[in-house]
Formats: sequence, C-alpha cells, structure tokens
Amino acid sequence: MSIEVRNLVKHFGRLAVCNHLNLTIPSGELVALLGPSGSGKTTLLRMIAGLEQPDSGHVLFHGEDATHTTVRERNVGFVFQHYALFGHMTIFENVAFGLRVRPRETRPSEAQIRAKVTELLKLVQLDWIAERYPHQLSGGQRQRVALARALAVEPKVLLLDEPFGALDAKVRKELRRWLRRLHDEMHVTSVFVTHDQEEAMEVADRIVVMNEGKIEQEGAPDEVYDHPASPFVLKFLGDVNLFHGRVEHVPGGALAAPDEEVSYVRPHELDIVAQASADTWTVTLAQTLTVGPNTRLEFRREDGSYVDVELPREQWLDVRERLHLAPGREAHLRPRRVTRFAAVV
Ligand SMILES: Nc1ncnc2c1ncn2[C@@H]1O[C@H](COP(=O)(O)OP(=O)(O)OP(=O)(O)O)[C@@H](O)[C@H]1O
Repeated sequence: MSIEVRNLVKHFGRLAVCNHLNLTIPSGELVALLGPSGSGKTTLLRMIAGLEQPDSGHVLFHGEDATHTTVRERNVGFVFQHYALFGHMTIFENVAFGLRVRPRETRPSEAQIRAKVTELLKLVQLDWIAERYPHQLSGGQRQRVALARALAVEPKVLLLDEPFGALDAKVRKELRRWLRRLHDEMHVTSVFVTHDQEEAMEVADRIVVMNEGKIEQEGAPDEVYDHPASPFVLKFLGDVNLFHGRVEHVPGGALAAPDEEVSYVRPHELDIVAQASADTWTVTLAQTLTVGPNTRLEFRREDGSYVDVELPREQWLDVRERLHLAPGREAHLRPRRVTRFAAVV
C-alpha cells in the first residue's frame, strides 16, 4: 500500500505546523520522519493515520483519496511511545483484542485467532510469556507486544511515533534492529517518527528530514548524509565543524572560502598532520576524550574557536606518538572533505 501526501497544510492557530507538504512513500518501504522537536513530524503522522484533519491538501492510499476517510477505514496500525497495553489482560489477550472486537461477520474463529496470535508472539519472540500480564514485562518487551497487537489486524500501513523513545539506549538499539528485520519479513508500508538521526539512519530505507513544518530533504540514508541539501540537514545528521568565510590565518589562504560561504567539515573527516601546507588549518590541542573505540580531540584555532576531530583510538595513539602531541602543542588539520554552503546573510 503506497502513501501519498499532496500539498498538505495544517495550522494550529497561526503556526503552520505542516506547510505544503508533498511526499510519496512506495508500497513496502520503511520511512523515517526525522526532525527536531516541534518540526511537525507527529502532526504529519496523525494526518496520515486519519487522527487529524488537514486544513487543505490530500492523503492518498494506493492512489485513492483517503483524506476524509476514518481511521478504521484506513486500516492502519499504530505504535506510540507510551502505548498502554490493557493491564487486566494477558499478553495473549492484548494481541488478540483487535481481532475479537471485529464485527461478527469478519471476526475470525477462535481457532484462527489462537493461531494468528501465537504466530505473532513467535514473530516478536514473546510466545513464551503469552500468559503473563503487562506489568510483568520489561519496557522493551511491552513495546514488542504493542507492535504485535498493531500487526494482528493485518494493517496495510504501520505508523510508529517514537516507538522506542522511552527505553534505555541498549534496548533501543536491539529493538531498532529487530524492527528492521521484522519489516523485511512483513513488508508492511511503515512510517516512523524519530528525532534520533542514528535511529533513522540505521532502520529506514528512506529518511524524510523535517524542519519547521517543511521537508528539507528526503532520500536514502547515505544519500542524505553524503549530500545534504542544506546546512540544517548537514548539522542535524551529525556533528560538524563550521568555518566562516574569512579564515585569514590559513597558510597560503587556499582554504579561505569567499566571505559569502561557510565551510563544514565533519570531525572524522579531518586528518592531523605534522606540516602546515596550503590546505591545512593550524591549531592547538586543547583536550582529548576517549569514548569507546573512538577518541575525540578538541583543538583551538587562532581565532579562539574550537574544532573537533574524531578518530579511532589506535589511530590517535599512533598520531600522538609520531607528532609528540599533547595538550598545548601545535598541530595542523587537513580536511578530507569539505561541504560548502552560501552563508545566510
Ligand atoms: N493539538 C495541538 N494544538 C496546538 N498546537 C499543537 C497541537 N499539536 C501540536 N501542536 C504544535 O505544533 C507543532 C508541531 O508539533 P508536532 O507534535 O507535530 O511536532 P514533532 O516534530 O512531532 O515534535 P516532537 O518530536 O516534540 O513530538 C508544535 O509547535 C506543537 O506545539
């Protein structure tokens, strides 16, 4: 089931929360709506679901206008961050719920319900605790039950709003991979909202970057990361050093961008070298910090600004020895890649 959003507009008071949005999600794709808080992700998701009406524009499901259809008619499954399971029902009954409340004529038989729920609980690897109650499960297990419950009614579209937001980092990571695998098995067209760029990059086929009610860019994770369409996308997808036009201290001036340009270099795209040359910046090491396998170095430039460099720990130990680097010592940084945008005046 493909989803299409055409010229969608939604205001809350005078605030344009969705500002003429256009988006096409092909059938079977897993798409992330990524953006900072307040960028309109949830509102867009709710309009796709039918929980919110747009001021104007259209939502199409499989080419057919669904703008004025109800949530039920759209046949979408939801998983939200604080999606409450029914506390008085077992896990099994929670998953069976959507099937049991169907009108008699479309309700599956008891045997069919049992088979379906068992299959889904196996899929989310929780069949061994089917008779437990929600309060006896961990947060991550509960989210998996919520997903199984959403899938039970065989939705054509699955919508997830920060589904793993409330969980700790390790569980989040596990659930992400697991969601990706699940999607590959089920092929349900899925849209999930997140403000975590790592989560979006790791899970999604395609990322839609949103900012202030508009789509800044959409594309495959690599495409968006390697070819950001705007400084906003570049900054939102990871740490980046920023160099303004006038960089007088650069030896030879070759790196000095024209005044109207800003250069951006990611911390892992800078090499530390011994000799100054036309394509290096002269810096002083301020401090080092090792986090896991990587070391993060903070260098100070002559104008007082800071540049971050990140490299694998072993590489850092090697560079440190070769260049006799220590806090307070001078070094030179050579970018392997520079992204330039016109400065906003
Ligand atoms: N029902 C509402 N009434 C008034 N304003 C609203 C309503 N829902 C959302 N907003 C406002 O619309 C803007 C976009 O909200 P939305 O929830 O879509 O953003 P978001 O990108 O999902 O943010 P978050 O990541 O914080 O959930 C926000 O400024 C929010 O305060």
